Amino acid sequence: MSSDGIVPGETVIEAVGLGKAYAIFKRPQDRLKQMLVRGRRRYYDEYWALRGVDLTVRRGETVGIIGRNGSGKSTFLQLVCGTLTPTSGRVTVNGRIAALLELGAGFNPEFTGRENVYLAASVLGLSTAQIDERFQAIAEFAGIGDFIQHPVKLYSSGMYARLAFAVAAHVDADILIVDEILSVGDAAFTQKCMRFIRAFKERGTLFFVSHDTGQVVNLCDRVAWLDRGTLREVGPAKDVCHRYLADLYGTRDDAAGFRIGGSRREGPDQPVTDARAELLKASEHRNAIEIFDFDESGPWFGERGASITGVALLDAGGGRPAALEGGEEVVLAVTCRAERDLFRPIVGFYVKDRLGQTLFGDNTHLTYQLDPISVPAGASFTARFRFQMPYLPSGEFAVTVALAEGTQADHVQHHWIDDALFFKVHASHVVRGLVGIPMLDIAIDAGTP
Ligand SMILES: Nc1ncnc2c1ncn2[C@@H]1O[C@H](COP(=O)(O)OP(=O)(O)OP(=O)(O)O)[C@@H](O)[C@H]1O
Repeated sequence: MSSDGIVPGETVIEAVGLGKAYAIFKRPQDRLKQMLVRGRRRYYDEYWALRGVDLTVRRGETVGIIGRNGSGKSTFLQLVCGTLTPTSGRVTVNGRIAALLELGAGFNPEFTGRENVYLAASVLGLSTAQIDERFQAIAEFAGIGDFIQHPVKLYSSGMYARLAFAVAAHVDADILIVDEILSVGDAAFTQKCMRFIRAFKERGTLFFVSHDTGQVVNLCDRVAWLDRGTLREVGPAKDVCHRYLADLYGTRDDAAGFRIGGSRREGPDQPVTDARAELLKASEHRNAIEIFDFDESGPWFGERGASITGVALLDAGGGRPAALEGGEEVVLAVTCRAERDLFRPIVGFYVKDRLGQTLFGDNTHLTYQLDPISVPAGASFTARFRFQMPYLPSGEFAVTVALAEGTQADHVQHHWIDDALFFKVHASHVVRGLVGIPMLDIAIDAGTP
C-alpha cells in the first residue's frame, strides 16, 4: 500500500465527473406540465445529490464512504451498482458486484425468500444448478428458519438484511458493497457478517458505508468523504476519519478540547443545575442515593480474556462516599485486568431500574475509536465515566457493566456482569417518567386580562 492508502493493481471501479441530479417540483401539477411541454420549458428546480465525483478503486482495495446524512453516499453506491443512471459523468465497473444497500437488496416483496434467493443469485450470474448447490448454505447463513418459505413482504428489516447478506455471501462477487445494512441486524448476526466481510477483504474489493468511523478505520484502506454531494477528501482511512470527526463536532483538529484518543471535554465543567437544587436538598424530596458495594457474584458471561475487578460510584473528587445525590456530578469507575494482551478494550455500563428498564448507559468506544489503546497481559486499567447523575425516582437501581474488545459492531465480550452494583434512592421529587432532568427555570407568568 502506498502512503496515500492506494493499493496498486487493476482498476475495478472508475468514476469520472460522476453526478446525479433530481428534478424537484414545487407543486404536483408542475410535474404534469413538465411532461406536456416536453423539455421546452422548465417547471422544476434541479437538485444535485452528487456532483463531479472522481474516484478510482483498484482490485483488492477496501474503501469506506463516510459523510453526514444526505451527503450522497447511497446515491454514489447506487450509481456504482447501476440501479441509478448518472446525470453527468460516468462510472465503469469491472467485475461482479453484490450490493447490500440500506433500502432493499432488490428483492421482490411478493416472492418467498426462497424464490428471491433464486432471483437475486441468477441476476448476479449464478446458474440454477449453482444456486441449487448453494441454497442450503444460503438458508443456513440467513438463519431465518421457515420464513424462507414466506413472502419477503412479511419479513422484519432484520430478516430481510439476513437474507440479503446470505445471498451476497454466496455469489462469488468480485466487489461487495455494504451500505449501513449491518445496523439492522442483531449483535450475533452482525458479528457473523463482519467475519464474512473480513474474509472477503482477502480476495475481493469492498465498498463499505457506515456511520461508525471506528469500524471504517478498522476495515478500510482508504476512505472517501462525501460532503453535500461532492467528494471532499480521499485518503488513508484514519486521517480522513479524523478530519471528518473534527468537522462533525464543529471543531478544528487542533482546537482545544478535541483530542481524539483521549477524553473529549467541551464547554464549562459546571453541571447543569436545577433552579430548585438548594430547595430540593433542604426538603423531604432530597434525592439521596445510598450506594452498595460491588457484587462480583452477579450473573456474568464472557470469554474472560479480561475481567472486571471493581465497580464504584464516586463523588466528583474521586472520593467514595456512602451516599450521593441526584443532580450531582459523579464518577463511575470500572476497574479491569487484562488476562491476555488486549487491543481496543471497550468498557461500558447501563443503569437499570427495579423493573429492568434501562435508564441510561454509555461506553468508551467513541472516545478511543480512532486511537485504539492496547493493554498488556497482567495489567490493570480503570475506565472512568464522569457525568451528572439525573434525578431518579425513589427505589432500587442496578448497574450492569461490561468489558469487551473490538468495535461497537464487531467485538468479543470478555466480561459482562449484570447487577454489579446496586444503589437505592430514598426520596425524590420525580413522580412521572423514568428519570428527572434538571429544570433550569420554572415560572408562572402573570396572565394578561
Ligand atoms: N429520489 C430522490 N429525489 C430527490 N432527492 C433525492 C432522491 N434521492 C435522494 N435524494 C436527495 O439526495 C441527497 C443525497 O441522498 P443520499 O441518500 O445519497 O444520502 P446519504 O449520504 O446516503 O444519506 P444517509 O446517511 O442519510 O443515508 C439527499 O439530500 C436526498 O434527500
